[in-house]
This record gives sequence, structure tokens and C-alpha cells, in this order.
Amino acid sequence: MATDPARITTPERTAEDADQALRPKTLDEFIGQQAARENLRVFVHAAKSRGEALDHVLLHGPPGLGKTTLAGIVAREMGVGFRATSGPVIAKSGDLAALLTNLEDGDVLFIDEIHRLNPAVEEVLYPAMEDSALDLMIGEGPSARSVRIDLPRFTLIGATTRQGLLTTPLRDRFGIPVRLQFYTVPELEQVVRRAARLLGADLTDDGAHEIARRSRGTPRIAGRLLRRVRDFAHAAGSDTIDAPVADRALSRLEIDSLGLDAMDRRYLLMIADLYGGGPVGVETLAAGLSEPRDTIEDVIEPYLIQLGLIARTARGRCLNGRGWTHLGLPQPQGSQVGLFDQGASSK
Ligand SMILES: Nc1ncnc2c1ncn2[C@@H]1O[C@H](COP(=O)(O)OP(=O)(O)OP(=O)(O)O)[C@@H](O)[C@H]1O
Ligand SMILES: [Mg+2]
Repeated sequence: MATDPARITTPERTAEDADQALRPKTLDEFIGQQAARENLRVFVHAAKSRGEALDHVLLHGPPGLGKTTLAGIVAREMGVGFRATSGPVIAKSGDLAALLTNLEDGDVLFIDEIHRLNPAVEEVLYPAMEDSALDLMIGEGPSARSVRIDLPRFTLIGATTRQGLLTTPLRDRFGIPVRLQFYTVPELEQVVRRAARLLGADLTDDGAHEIARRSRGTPRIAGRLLRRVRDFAHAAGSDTIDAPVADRALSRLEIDSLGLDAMDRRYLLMIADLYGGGPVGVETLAAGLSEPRDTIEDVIEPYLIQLGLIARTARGRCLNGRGWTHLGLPQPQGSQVGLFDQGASSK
């Protein structure tokens, strides 16, 4: 996705994110996502005690919430090897066949952006997931025949930003679907305190709180903001990051009190100013903001919905009362969602 690389609050990975260094390595070290974490702990324990490979896991949720991290942790907790690839990288079915035949018994194969697998490649995955087998076509034309090869038992861990983008046959083959949620402010405080410890930065409790509440519910952003705030503190001749230092730095980066940046505000203002609060279709917004529709739906909207600033209705996006308040604008009479959109989905 072509998000503006200058956008400091993009939850997507950028080249300078020190993801690797900050990644927790065990389920105990992994902060938040309690339901997901406890369920995975049970399934890992059960599979290990039966001496089986873990059932296939599908991790879904907005970028930067820890899907890749969790996949690595599952492999480590299972005590098996970890191979990582991503949907768009596997161009031909032969590439996937090569990956699968090279796995060792019980290994985890992690496929990021699994919704972007090419359909021919995806079909190779079905028998592999179901029967640990590979169906190969040998020869061409009338003499072609299909040969079945047994594969080692393995666990596929797929990651996607939206479960709805997966085809049904693929989605149905995952025994363990895990949805990651945005993190709460106290959880993000733990994330930034941990990152500060690892980076050797001096962070006060109120400094951690200030960064946490402006991190868009996303650990990756929390880590990134911490590094930028530390730079500002350093430039100001102070090595201690407290709330005033964090506030000054984040305000200079144009990150507001809710953690929204200029792009979020452009999105909200477009619905307010140009479309009277909506409803307005996502394609229209994408064109107006010159952003791909996927970026709007996967990156910008989930957090605005989580905050209750906007709603996705059957007829398009609408600004909620809270959205008008946050923009400091009066809400026009009769524009409230919910009044007219009973039963509309806000998913
Ligand atoms: N629960 C957590 N506790 C502490 N740090 C976390 C946690 N989850 C994620 N992080 C940190 O956030 C960063 C991003 O995590 P990760 O790369 O796993 O996200 P992701 O969901 O795979 O994102 P994407 O969808 O962009 O691939 C990493 O630096 C990781 O250390
Ligand atoms: Mg990832």
C-alpha cells in the first residue's frame, strides 16, 4: 500500500522501524490481546502434549498490532522451525510447492498478506492444509496425470488485515481464527515502557501515558513515537521523557490529543465540509484524498471507527457526533447517524 512515507502515524511498517529488536519472544512477554493469547496458549499446550502439529492459525486485524510477532511466538512456543513468506511473493504454484516440501515435521509456515495469494497458488494450499499433501500434474495434454506427494505435517499461520478479503475455501481451512484488537491505553503504556527499557531511554510514567494515548491503539506506532519523542528531548538537551516533553514533540509532529494526524483530519474534514457529514462512498473519499481505497479501509478507518468518530453505514461513511466535536465544528441538524440508519452495519 502506498501510504505517504512521511506519515509518522502510519501503522504500516516503514524501513526504519526497529520491529525486530522490540519484538516480544514469548506469550508471557506479549502485552495485551488477552483472549487471543490465552486461547493460543491452550491450543499450543494441547498440540504439544499430543505430539501433533498445531492446527492452522489465521491472524487478522489492522497493521502493526502484532501479527508477525505472534506468529513467531507460536513457533517458538511449539518448539518448531519458522519459515516466513508473503502472499504477493509466491508467484507460481511451484514456488509454494518448493516451500512446502522443504518444511520439517511440525514447522510453522507464516504467510503474510495471505489475501494476496494468486488463485492458482491458493489451490495448491487446500490439499496441503487439509491432508498434508501436494497434488502435482505430470505431463501435458491427454497423457497428463496427477500425482499426490505426502508433505510433512505443518502449521500454516496466515496474516491478513481484513478477514473478509479471504476466499471462503481458504478461510474455512483455518481451525484457529484469531482477531487482534486495538490496544488499550494502559496496554500501550506497558508497550512503550518496555520499548524504552530496551532502547535505554529514560521515560516517566506520565510520559508513557502521553505517548500511549496518542499511538492510535497500535504498538508499532507507540514504538515509533517513542523514538521520535526521544529525538526531540535529546535536541532540547534533556534525556528524560516526561509528559510535557512528549506533548511538545507530538504536537510538533501534528499528532493531536487522540493520536490523529493530518491525514486523519483531512479524511474527517472531507466528510464534514464537502459532504455535510455523509453518507459518502469510500471510492469518493479515496479519490478526493488521492489514497488507494485499501489504505482508507485498512489503515485510516478502523481506528476512527474504534473511536466512534465515524460510522460505516450501508449508504457510505458518516461523521458521528463525536467526529464533529473533535473537529470543533457544529453538527448540522438531522445529520446524526443511527436516526436514519437503524440496523446499518458499522463493521
Ligand atoms: N503485544 C505486543 N507487545 C509488545 N510489542 C508489540 C506487541 N505487538 C506488537 N509489538 C511491536 O509492534 C511492532 C509491530 O508488530 P508486528 O510487526 O508484529 O505487527 P503486524 O501486525 O505484523 O503488522 P503488519 O500487519 O504491518 O505486518 C513490533 O515492533 C513489535 O515489537
Ligand atoms: Mg507483519
